[in-house]
Amino acid sequence: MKTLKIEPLTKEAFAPFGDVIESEGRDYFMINNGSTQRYHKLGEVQLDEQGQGIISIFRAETLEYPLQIKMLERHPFGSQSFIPLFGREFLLVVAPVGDGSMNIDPSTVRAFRATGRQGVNYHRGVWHHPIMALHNNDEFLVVDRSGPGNNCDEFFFDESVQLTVELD
Ligand SMILES: NC(=O)N[C@@H](O)C(=O)O
Ligand code: NI
Repeated sequence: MKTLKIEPLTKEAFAPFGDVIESEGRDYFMINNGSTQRYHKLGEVQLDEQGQGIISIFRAETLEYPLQIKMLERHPFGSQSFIPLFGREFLLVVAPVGDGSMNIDPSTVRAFRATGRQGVNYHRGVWHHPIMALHNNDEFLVVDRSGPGNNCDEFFFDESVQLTVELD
């Protein structure tokens, strides 16, 4: 059994998986007659030709920890962003796109903890665990892709692969 180390979420550490949506430490320019700071293009909505960008809210229950990571999913046709609406921390478990096949090397799986002032934008095809709220009925603004085709592949690890996330 391998317990995943939960890393702090930073732009640099998360770069192989997508973008961190935050204002802390980021550049901005002034708009609206100097009344507003615009933290511009913190992430990009990635879509295929037939995709439409949509905005949703996910209200998520907490999961039981320690949690065994049995599966990860990916969205081949578009990115997917999660922005916490109540300013609460949440967890992420991810793996890189890899060679595009339906396979994940367990040694590449990483866990991160997002502060309540950070959101994430998973890039197209990045493997990730479904939303991992740490507070019951937490809500997230979600920007992702709607359109034809199956935009959600699920990969289940072999039972012998025991990846676990536990809260400290
Ligand atoms: N299935 C769905 O819309 N949600 C997942 O993609 C997720 O990442 O939570
Ligand atoms: Ni997803």
